[in-house]
Amino acid sequence: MSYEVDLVVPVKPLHRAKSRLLGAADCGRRDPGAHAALALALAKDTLTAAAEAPGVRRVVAITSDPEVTSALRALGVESIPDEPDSGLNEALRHGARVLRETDPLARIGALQADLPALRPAELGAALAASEGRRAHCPDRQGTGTTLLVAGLGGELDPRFGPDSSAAHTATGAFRLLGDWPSLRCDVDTEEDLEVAAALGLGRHSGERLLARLRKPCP
Ligand SMILES: Nc1nc2c(ncn2[C@@H]2O[C@H](COP(=O)(O)OP(=O)(O)OP(=O)(O)O)[C@@H](O)[C@H]2O)c(=O)[nH]1
Ligand SMILES: C=C(OP(=O)(O)O)C(=O)O
Repeated sequence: MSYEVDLVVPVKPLHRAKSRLLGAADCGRRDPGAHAALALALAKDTLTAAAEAPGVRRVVAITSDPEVTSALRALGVESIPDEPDSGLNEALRHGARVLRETDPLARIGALQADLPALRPAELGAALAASEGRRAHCPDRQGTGTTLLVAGLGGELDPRFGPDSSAAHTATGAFRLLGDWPSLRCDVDTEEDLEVAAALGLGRHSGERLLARLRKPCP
């Protein structure tokens, strides 16, 4: 059995995603196209960085949005339809089941799709620090979760949602707390976006937000 991880990454349909960031890409105009493009850019940066991380064998988005599926395919990233369509944890359980059908011994992890500053080396270091055990990485506030990884031979058993770090700890997933700011910086609000921009956004989010970042909103 290998320590390497197959990652499932949930991506909501773009028109429903990142509601707390509505208007962030266009100075409050809240254009749906600009918003969807920003949500997609965040996911593209996350998935491309994850695919390059040491210790990651496979990366699969779980999404029912055809625009996301085709944009990711163009980047060489595979997707699985979110067939349950019953929320985040069901989507992750479904993805984990599908990956385990391909390889019953696969070690499964779940990564949030909104980590646009993610550095592959930081994700790789966190996975290495898990040493094959069930573990999770809290977000920078310490309450949410950006990465959950099953122990060797174990189930993913995802408990994402409010206070998910405590919920994951309660299932035996110990807290991974290294110096990995890009892995801990999930982006839900404009303030998160500024923190991510200071760390260095990936290419897709950076391009999408360049004009905004150069010229702050009046
Ligand atoms: N496939 C799938 N992904 C989901 C679902 N719900 C949430 N996600 C994803 O899970 C992560 C966390 O989701 P949330 O915090 O609930 O939503 P969000 O889109 O990030 O932001 P808000 O709309 O501001 O709450 C994001 O990567 C979402 O795209 C779902 O039902 N299906
Ligand atoms: C769902 C979660 O994250 P967020 O709402 O911050 O995206 C979580 O941290 O479990």
